[in-house]
Amino acid sequence: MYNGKVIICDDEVEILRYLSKILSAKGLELEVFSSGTSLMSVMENRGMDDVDLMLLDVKMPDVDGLEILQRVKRMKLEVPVVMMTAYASINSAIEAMKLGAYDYVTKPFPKEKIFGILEKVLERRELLKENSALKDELGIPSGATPLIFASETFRRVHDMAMLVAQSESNVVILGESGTGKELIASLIHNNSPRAKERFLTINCAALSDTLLESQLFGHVKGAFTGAINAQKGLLEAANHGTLFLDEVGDMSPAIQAKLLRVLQEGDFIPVGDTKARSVDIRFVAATNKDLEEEVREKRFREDLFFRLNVISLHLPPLRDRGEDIELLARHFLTKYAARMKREITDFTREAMQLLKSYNWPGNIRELENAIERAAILTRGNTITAETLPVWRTAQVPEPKQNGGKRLVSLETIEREHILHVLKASGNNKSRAAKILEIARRTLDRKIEEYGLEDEGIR
Ligand SMILES: Nc1ncnc2c1ncn2[C@@H]1O[C@H](COP(=O)(O)OP(=O)(O)OP(=O)(O)O)[C@@H](O)[C@H]1O
Repeated sequence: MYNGKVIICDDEVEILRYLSKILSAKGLELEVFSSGTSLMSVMENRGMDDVDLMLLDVKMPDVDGLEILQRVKRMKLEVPVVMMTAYASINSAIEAMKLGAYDYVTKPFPKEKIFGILEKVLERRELLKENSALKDELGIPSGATPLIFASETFRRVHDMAMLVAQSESNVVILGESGTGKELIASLIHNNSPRAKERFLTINCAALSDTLLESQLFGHVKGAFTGAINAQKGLLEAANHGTLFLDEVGDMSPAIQAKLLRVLQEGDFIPVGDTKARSVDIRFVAATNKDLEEEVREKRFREDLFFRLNVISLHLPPLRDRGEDIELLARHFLTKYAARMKREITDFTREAMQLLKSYNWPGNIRELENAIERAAILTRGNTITAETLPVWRTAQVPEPKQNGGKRLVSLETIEREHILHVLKASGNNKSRAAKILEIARRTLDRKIEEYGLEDEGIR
């Protein structure tokens, strides 16, 4: 039994009768129209918010199915539209898909075909509802990035973050790149007593020392060459709010010392100034380094570590939260399909299997990029395995044959070559980057992108 409402519009009474019978037997609420004109007028007057699926005949004497579909799209109605066509008008079905139809069926069709579509549609409706319920639960205004998860592992971190949010303590968030550290930091801020104040972020690894210093502390006019005007720093701008220090493990000793003063004394001196300014800031810092190891190796100040690390949260990598993969993949699909105004609503079983079995070294960011790319490459309304970038690293790629020669993609060759050079240089990444004539950062990115950590490259 299903729970939902379906609109059927067809000028053939036989079809109306057949569909009414099989769908009402499944407990669905139905609204039946025998002409396009009557459906159009209801649509314009009442909207379609309460409807879960529209089944439209392509060919009708007055207003045909394609015109109705176009109107649905122009009115930006969310309802999925499935076209029913006779075999002879298969071209119109293709046209309908281009116009954004959810799917099409060729008459005569078995009832299982319609039930299959219905299941997907209703599942999608549940997912959308679930997402918006999550948003409400987390107090995230729609538009902000919702936090999606189903796993117990992540729920524990989430609950801890919500608890920590209430306190004034500084927090360190640990976790691999792309695991959602910044998202958790903003969750902490949004649920803290400082929620009405600003949440500012700075990436300590992306800036040179001088730039990081002036961005954080600000500078007075003439403090250094090029400082034509005085500039407020982030510390001043984030006063009373939260400052998120991303990649804090990459901060130089000089800046670490200056930051320590802010944490200890509650004040700072802008570059080139003499007068200290007091601030009240909650710090949330993140790193994908092992900060304790950095302290042991004397690369990170112990006193600063203790000041920042009052509470630490560890975000698990995506490969340890298998239950979240499907939910996240569907969430990103909904996001990118909507952004591209495409009706891509599902994954083939093989594609979903592939997503679940890959180990996601780049975590959620990598998954999000993979889904965005697949949505661009997909022609129909279902994501297939071939459109997923992880396809190439999977165990099962079918090499294309051409006259007996094995043809592989350029990416496969690049991956193999990088691996070869890395191994040949004894896993020395700087040397490998020189041999490959690429920047060290580029090499790191490619190692991550191609999942070479799995091949013993660290
Ligand atoms: N649970 C989640 N639900 C939905 N989106 C998520 C979730 N976790 C992460 N994301 C998305 O994944 C991307 C990476 O997340 P984020 O930037 O927070 O990771 P990070 O750990 O701070 O990465 P880095 O260490 O590289 O800075 C973002 O686009 C974020 O919106």
